[in-house]
Amino acid sequence: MSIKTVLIGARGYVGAELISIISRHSKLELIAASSRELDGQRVSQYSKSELYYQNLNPQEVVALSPDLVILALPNGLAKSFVDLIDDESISTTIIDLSADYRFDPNWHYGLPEVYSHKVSKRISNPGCYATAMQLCVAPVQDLVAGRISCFGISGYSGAGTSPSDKNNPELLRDNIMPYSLANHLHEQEVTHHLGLDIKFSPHVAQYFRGICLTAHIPLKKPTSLSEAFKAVEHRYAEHYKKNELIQFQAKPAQISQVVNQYGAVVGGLTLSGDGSHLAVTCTLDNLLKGAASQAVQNINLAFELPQLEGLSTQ
Ligand SMILES: NC(=O)C1=CN([C@@H]2O[C@H](COP(=O)(O)OP(=O)(O)OC[C@H]3O[C@@H](n4cnc5c(N)ncnc54)[C@H](OP(=O)(O)O)[C@@H]3O)[C@@H](O)[C@H]2O)C=CC1
Ligand SMILES: CC(=O)N[C@@H](CCC(=O)OP(=O)(O)O)C(=O)O
Repeated sequence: MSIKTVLIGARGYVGAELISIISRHSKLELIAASSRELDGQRVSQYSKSELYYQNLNPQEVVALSPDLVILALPNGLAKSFVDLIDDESISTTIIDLSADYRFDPNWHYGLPEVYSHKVSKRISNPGCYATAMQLCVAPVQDLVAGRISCFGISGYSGAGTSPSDKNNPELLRDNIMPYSLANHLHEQEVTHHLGLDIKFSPHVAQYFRGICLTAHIPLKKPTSLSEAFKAVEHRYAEHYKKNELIQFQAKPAQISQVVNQYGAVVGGLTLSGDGSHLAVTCTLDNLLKGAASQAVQNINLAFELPQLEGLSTQ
C-alpha cells in the first residue's frame, strides 16, 4: 500500500533532496510536486513515474486527497495549506520543513534522537543548526549549569535558492560571513525545546553544503576531571549507540564526514582544565539531517514504518 505524497516547494534545495529520497523509498509515492517556476516541466529526478511540476494551490492539493503533504516552502507560507487541510478535516498527515510550526504545541517537533516519538498528523521538522545544537547538548542536558554558547558555520545552500547576501558567490568568495548574531530563529527554537539558555552565532561560507557546530556547555561542578570526562563520554556513547544515523567519535566532527550523508557526527568532547566547561562538535548536511532525511525519518515514524526506511542505502 503506497503513501500518496504531495510535495509543495519541490524546486528548492530541500525539495530536490526529498524527491531523490522518495524515489528510493519503498512506500512513498509522489503524486504531485509543486513549483511556480518549473510548472509543466518533467520532474526528472523522480524515477517511479512520469511526473510534471504543477503550480498547486491549497484547493488543488486537497482535491488530490493525499495521505501526506510535505511543505518545503520558505518561512511564512505554510498556513494556507495547513488551514485548508485542517478545515476539510481529511486524514492527511502534514510535515512542514519551515519554521512556521516549530513553536506550536499542537505539532510534533520531530528530532527522533532527542525527543521521543509521538504519533501525530502534524509534524514540524527542526532547523538545520537547531538539530546540530540539540544533538550536541541532549546527552548532558541535566548537567548544564548556565548559558550555552554555540558557534555554527553553514554552506550557502542553507540560505535557499532565493538570492541573498548569504548565497551570493561574489560576497562569499574567500570569505566567511557572520549574520543574525542575536535572536537567530534557531537560538529561539533550541531555547524553547531544550528549556536552556543558549546563545548562537551563525556564519555562512562559500562551500555549498554542510554545517559544523561547536557548543560550549557550562557543567555543574564535577568531582574530578578524569571522572567527569569518563562520565560525560559514557553519556554520549550510550545516548547515540542506539541511533544508527548518529556517529559518536573521539575526534572533533568534520564536514567532510557528512556531506551527502543522511546522518550526523558528534565528537571532540573536550573538558576545560577545571572540568566546568565541555566543548563538543557536531557536523551534518544541512539539506539532509538538517532537513530532508530527518523529515523522512519523521514520516517513517508517523506511518509506523522502520525509521530508516529509504535512508539506509548510501
Ligand atoms: N536550505 C536548508 O539548509 C534548510 C532549509 N530549511 C527550510 O526548508 C524550506 C525550504 O528551504 P529551501 O529548499 O532551501 O528553499 P528554496 O528557496 O531553495 O526553495 C523554496 C521553494 O519554495 C517555492 N516557493 C518560493 N516562494 C513561494 C511562494 N510564494 N509560493 C509558492 N511556492 C514558493 C520555490 O519554488 P517556485 O519558486 O518555483 O514556486 C521552491 O520550490 C524553508 O522553509 C527553509 O527555511 C530547513 C532546514 C535546512
Ligand atoms: C546559511 C543560512 O542562511 N542558513 C539558514 C538556515 C535555514 C534553515 O534551517 O531553515 P529555517 O529557516 O526553516 O530554520 C538561516 O540561518 O536562517
